[in-house]
Amino acid sequence: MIFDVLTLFPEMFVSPLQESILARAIKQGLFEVRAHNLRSWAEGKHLTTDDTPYGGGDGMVMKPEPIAKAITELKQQAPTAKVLLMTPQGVPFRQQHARELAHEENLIFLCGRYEGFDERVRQTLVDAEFSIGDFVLTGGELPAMVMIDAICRHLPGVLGSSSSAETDSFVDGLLEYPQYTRPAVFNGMAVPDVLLSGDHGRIANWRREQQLLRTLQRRPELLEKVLLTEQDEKVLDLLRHKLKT
Ligand SMILES: CC(C)(C)c1cccc(C(=O)NCC2(NC(=O)c3cccc4nocc34)CCCC2)c1
Repeated sequence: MIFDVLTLFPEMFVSPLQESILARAIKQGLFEVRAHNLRSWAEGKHLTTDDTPYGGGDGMVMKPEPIAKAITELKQQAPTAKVLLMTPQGVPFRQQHARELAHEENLIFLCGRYEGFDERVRQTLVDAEFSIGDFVLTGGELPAMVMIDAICRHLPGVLGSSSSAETDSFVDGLLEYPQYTRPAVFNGMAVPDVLLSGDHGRIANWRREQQLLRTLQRRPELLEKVLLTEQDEKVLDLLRHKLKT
């Protein structure tokens, strides 16, 4: 997989990829991230990439030409590449998108700055638009890095042989159960006995129940999207009843 990123700040894609499993996966050649400065395709004496908005208003808009030139050049090398626009107006990015996008050979991320893109960029050059959340940011670079992180976990070999993105404890769509490690008592707070019992069946049930409880309490809307067993439904009914009392 090759991730190409078109940005005014290519440096932002250096250090996050020099750490941990992402760095190792890159070293192993499992994927590659190539950040390109949009200014390389800009024209004129000042290599302008932005300009004032037609119709007036504050701020600047990213010019369409440098973006179009950059995408055209990158797609000459990779005609099947998908162009993803990072924008607050995009589809909310979800785990399912990460799974699906990991099957692509080449993704081209377009990161916005200023007030965003000239509308003609999204009309002709873009395959999909994604947003990572409803908050105001200074640029689309961190969203692109977030998506790269989420997508590359699904690439073969990135997570190492031990675990895989599909069997992630996080990926059953429920929130995680509480985690504990040594010491057994910390600041007077003990680890739940069940976890010290060695009874793996009981531990698995307790963990599933904690996931259901935590999801019910904090993100009940996630429960609609999760495949629940009969046992899960029974536990949930009990928990709903308990939470009411
Ligand atoms: C209603 C709300 C969502 C709060 C809103 C309304 C209007 C503008 C903005 C805003 O943040 N504009 C600034 C820019 N933002 C993003 O690029 C961006 C932001 C958030 C998630 C993202 N996922 O991908 C790219 C993302 C756009 C151009 C420079 C950065 C946000």
